[in-house]
Amino acid sequence: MEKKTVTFVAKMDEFLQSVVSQCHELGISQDFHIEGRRVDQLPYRPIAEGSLVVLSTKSIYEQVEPYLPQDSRAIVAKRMLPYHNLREMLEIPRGVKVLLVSDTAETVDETMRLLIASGMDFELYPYYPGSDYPLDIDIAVTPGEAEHVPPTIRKVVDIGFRVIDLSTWLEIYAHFDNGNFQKVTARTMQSLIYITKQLNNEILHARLLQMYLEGIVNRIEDAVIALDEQEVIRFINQKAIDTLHLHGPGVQGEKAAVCLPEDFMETVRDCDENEEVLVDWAGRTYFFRKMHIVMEGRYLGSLLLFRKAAEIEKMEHDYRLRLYSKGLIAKYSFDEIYGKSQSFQQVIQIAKKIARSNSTVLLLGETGTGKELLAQAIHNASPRKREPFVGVNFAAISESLLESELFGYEEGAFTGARKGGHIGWFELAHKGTIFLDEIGDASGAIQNRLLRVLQERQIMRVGGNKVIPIDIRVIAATNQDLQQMVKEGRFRADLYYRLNILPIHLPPLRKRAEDIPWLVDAFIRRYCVDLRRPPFTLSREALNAMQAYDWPGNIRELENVVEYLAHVVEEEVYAYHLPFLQTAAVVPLEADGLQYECEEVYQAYEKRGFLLEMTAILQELSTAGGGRYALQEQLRERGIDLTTQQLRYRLKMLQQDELIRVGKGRQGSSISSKGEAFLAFCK
Ligand SMILES: Nc1ncnc2c1ncn2[C@@H]1O[C@H](COP(=O)(O)OP(=O)(O)OP(=O)(O)O)[C@@H](O)[C@H]1O
Repeated sequence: MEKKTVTFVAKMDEFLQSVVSQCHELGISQDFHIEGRRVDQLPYRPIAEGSLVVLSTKSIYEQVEPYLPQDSRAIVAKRMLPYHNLREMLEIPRGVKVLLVSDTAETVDETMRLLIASGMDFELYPYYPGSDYPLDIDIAVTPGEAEHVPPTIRKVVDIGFRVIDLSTWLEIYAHFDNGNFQKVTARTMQSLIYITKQLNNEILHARLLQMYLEGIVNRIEDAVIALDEQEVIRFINQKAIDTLHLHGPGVQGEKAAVCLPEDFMETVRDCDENEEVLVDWAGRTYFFRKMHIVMEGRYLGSLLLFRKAAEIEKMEHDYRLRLYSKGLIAKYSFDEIYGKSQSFQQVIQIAKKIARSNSTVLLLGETGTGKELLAQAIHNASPRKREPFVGVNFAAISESLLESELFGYEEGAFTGARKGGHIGWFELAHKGTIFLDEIGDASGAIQNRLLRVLQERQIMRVGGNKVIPIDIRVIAATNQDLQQMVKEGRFRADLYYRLNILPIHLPPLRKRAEDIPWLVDAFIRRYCVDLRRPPFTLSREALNAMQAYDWPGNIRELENVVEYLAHVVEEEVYAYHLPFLQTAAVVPLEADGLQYECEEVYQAYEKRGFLLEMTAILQELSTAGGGRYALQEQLRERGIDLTTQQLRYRLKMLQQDELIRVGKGRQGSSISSKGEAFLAFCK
């Protein structure tokens, strides 16, 4: 049986080519003889008699009508999107302005309706040659009409020619009342359903993905804004809207410069990629970070992350509190290490530089020179400052416990091992710093294990067989001469070299006596605040004695002395107050400045015949104190009759000799510690 003819007529070859391939794809060319004609070919390539004519669009009907054979019928094809470039189309961000380009107003209109019907929710603007369009559009979508895309457009998504849809095929079959109708319909349907399902899945998938992403980004604590390369806001989360007091998500799709605060935009432009800066906007401080979004080497825009500094500080505070409760915190920073001498300042400068590196540090110095303090400051100035600081003192823990404490143990590793095992100090220090104090006291067995940890940066728990990698910075300290110990075979040479990468020598206090006044002052302030008492000062003799002393316990000893003085001294410290002079008698009594001074004052008063009166005044003040008139009265009772003028003169002398303090106004006078010492001397 001769096949029925279907003639497709269009303006462009491309439509005819796409129809032919669709006919093959759907098996339609097996049932019909398919012909194609361009409108301009009709005068010399006539349409076959009895053929069904299918027009690509209604607008060509008038041009085609004169060439229609008598018995032929013409129908207009209904079209659908081919979705060849579906992926590319889905990659266009939601809410972006898109120019829809085709050859005529009619095809633009049809394609537009098809796009909207399939759920593509771009902001579509129609364009066909000769029409106007907004100039701020960068992306165009076209159904196979790329040649009409205006030159200002940067990106073109060609979705291909619209194909003929199911209802048109049905109409064709119905026209010829073809017996294969059922079969072909089923085949066509199958193919169309497949395409539609694919499309739905893609759209659904993209939507879900977008929803997930929005959900996640809205839940994160940072404010997030994504800008494209034109600084158009592509995404903004709720936190950013709240932080910048914006009106709502409506700013999405808007130019950032128009709707974001000016000072914010200045930061965006000034900030380098991946740089974290502290900025002030509207009287508040924020942490701000900018990252570039680059995909397959192409710059797509930038991601802005920011947050109130106060929030971060609170978070850090909470975190540190948690670490603190576990005792894994370094309290001290460089600001709390006192010392102005050149030798000490050099140490601090080196330590500050070393803090930034990740290398092992060895702190060497006598006891009490501040090795632990410095280790903590180094940790707190290092990139690991937010991670744990774990201190291990090799002299303070028994050998039997040390191994399991350092490396942890597995359940059942030994009798008494805790159920579930136990995490060791090395594991606790992961990501942070471990401070190995008094390393010179580590036994040979422990030295062996330490060496392995330092070499391999991994540990194995006692009784375990699993290797646990650890990322730690090691700071070791000792007051022993490790080099000598190596020579004597008491310390492993290879461990010594592993530790002695960045050695820091802390000078003993006696070698930086010029720091003493300064340290004393700092400690006085600290303890007076702690004890809620007024500050006190040091007499010249007391300070001299302190600087002459050799401080075997170094700063720890000095700190202890000041703490003691803060408890026992009122206003001024005299040499005889100093505990190390009293107990060790390091400075002979004759050389004691106070003793000598008392002697001098005693002789001067005696020479002038004041001695009796002066000691009486001091005795009265040591028991009662008080105003001048009361004092005059008390002295009179003792048989010492002084005029007001005489008493005033004597009080002035006593004050000059630092034996009494004269209060302001009616407060009266009181005996000083030196005055007490003088009384004791007289006795
Ligand atoms: N430069 C300093 N400024 C302020 N305080 C200091 C300084 N050096 C040490 N200290 C104080 O002295 C005491 C001892 O310091 P630290 O424990 O760090 O010394 P150490 O060298 O580790 O001693 P040891 O070898 O006995 O363990 C601490 O209370 C510390 O606060």
